[in-house]
Amino acid sequence: MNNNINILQTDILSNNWYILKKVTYEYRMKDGSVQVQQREAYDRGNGAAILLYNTNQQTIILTRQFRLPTYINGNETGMLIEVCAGLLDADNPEDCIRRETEEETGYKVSEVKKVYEVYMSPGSVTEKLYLFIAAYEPQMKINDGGGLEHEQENIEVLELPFEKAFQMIPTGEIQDAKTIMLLQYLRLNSIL
Ligand SMILES: Nc1nc2c(ncn2[C@@H]2O[C@H](COP(=O)(O)OP(=O)(O)O[C@H]3O[C@H](CO)[C@@H](O)[C@H](O)[C@@H]3O)[C@@H](O)[C@H]2O)c(=O)[nH]1
Ligand SMILES: [Mg+2]
Repeated sequence: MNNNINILQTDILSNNWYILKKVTYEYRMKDGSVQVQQREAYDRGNGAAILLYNTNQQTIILTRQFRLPTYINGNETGMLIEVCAGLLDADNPEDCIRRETEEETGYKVSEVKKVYEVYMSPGSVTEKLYLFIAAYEPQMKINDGGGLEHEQENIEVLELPFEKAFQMIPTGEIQDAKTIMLLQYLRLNSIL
């Protein structure tokens, strides 16, 4: 609750796949005066993402898929390397990430650890992302992954040496924020 904010009106500008809102609100300034402001917010719910790692092999699991928003903003192929991720839908973050891990990577992991909760684009997108890590072993692989066919997901699963992936940040081959944060988490905490 913030006593300096008073929501006056919420208009739905688009309600197609997700919801684009225009919110009109009063904002009380430090000097006590009140301004009326309007901001748009894209509400696609919250999400979860996970970096799978194997300490014996010094490897990690990433995904590669076409991401339209990056394609229309300068990413020539539109293909993006990312940690496995998905939208929460009705799930809690942990259930969501276990489900997404199975669907997208094919691994059924046992322990998952939440390491961060982050807003990725706080000026325009409502989404909060829950970031996880989990150890994986080759025998945890129960299917090929790749995502759900009826959702038109064509997700490639990548198993990479951690060092190689870490070097792909400065070269620009990895440009996804949640992926960079989780790779750095493993390094900062001496996990790999
Ligand atoms: N038809 C249609 N499908 C859509 C649209 N927007 C998204 N989808 C589909 O909805 C599905 C959502 O898949 P998830 O795996 O649940 O989500 P995600 O797209 O991977 O999102 C994850 O990564 C995002 C990008 O970093 C995160 O923003 C998000 O929180 C989550 O972690 C995908 O198949 C995607 O193509 C749309 O406008 N139209
Ligand atoms: Mg996904």
